[in-house]
Formats: sequence, structure tokens, C-alpha cells
Amino acid sequence: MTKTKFSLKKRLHSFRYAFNGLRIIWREEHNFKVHLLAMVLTTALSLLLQINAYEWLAVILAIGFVLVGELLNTAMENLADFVCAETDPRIKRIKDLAAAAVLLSSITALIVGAIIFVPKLYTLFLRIDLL
Ligand SMILES: Nc1ncnc2c1ncn2[C@@H]1O[C@H](COP(=O)(O)OP(=O)(O)OP(=O)(O)O)[C@@H](O)[C@H]1O
Repeated sequence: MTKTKFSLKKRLHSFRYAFNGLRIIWREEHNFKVHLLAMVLTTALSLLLQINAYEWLAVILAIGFVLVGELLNTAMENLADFVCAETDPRIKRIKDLAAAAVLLSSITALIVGAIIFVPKLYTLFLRIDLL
């Protein structure tokens, strides 16, 4: 690997490219918007139920995990479409594997959410005599 001099300008450009990636996924991926909505609702519920610092850590990591999964899946789909515009079973495998990654990250986030929120919601509903 060739060594290049550190350049603050280049580092700042990297940020610009990364924000461009966020702009692309926001504009083009409906799934990303659904996940962002889930993130807003989860944050609102977390504030409402006053979860503790460790629970916040778990919630933030779970949300980040899903959003990063969605971004990598989209990058993979774009790359697959660029490499092969035709229908091909190998592209199907790649896209299905990437989609499985998003599914697993979402299931993980759901389990984290259930562990944190279900007991608190149960207690809350008991207190206001709904159960
Ligand atoms: N070029 C291809 N060759 C074979 N199968 C494909 C190809 N493109 C897509 N598929 C199959 O169709 C499925 C859906 O593909 P698509 O690119 O529409 O992904 P998607 O997950 O529905 O998109 P999005 O994430 O944008 O909602 C893939 O998971 C794959 O099984």
C-alpha cells in the first residue's frame, strides 16, 4: 500500500461523499423512510417510558444496526444492477443474501425493543387498569 500525506481537505470530502450517500438513500429507498419512521416512534416511546442509560444504548445500537444494514443492502443492490442488468440467478443470490441481512437486523431490533418495552408497557397498562 502506498503512503499518502494526510489531507484535511480530503477527509472533509469523504464526509461530503458520505452525506451524498445519505441523500441518495433518503430520495430513492422507501424502506429507509419506513425505518426512519420506526426510529422516530421508538425514540418517542423511549422518552415516554423514561428508559435508562443502558436501555438507550441498546435502542440506539439496534436502530443504527438496522439503518446501516439498509444502507449496505442498497449499496449491494446498486452494485449488482451495475454489474449485470439482466436477470441472473447469481445476482438473485447476492440480492437475497443482502436482503436477509436487513431482515436479521430488523428481527434483532424487534427483539431488543420487545425486551425493553413490553415489561414497561405491561406495568403501565396495569397501573392505569387497562389489563
Ligand atoms: N437481476 C436479477 N436477477 C435475478 N433476480 C433478481 C434480479 N434483480 C432482482 N432479483 C430478485 O428480485 C428481488 C427483488 O429485487 P429488487 O432489486 O426489486 O429488490 P427489493 O428488495 O424489492 O428492492 P428495494 O429494497 O428497493 O425495495 C431480489 O431480492 C431478487 O430475489
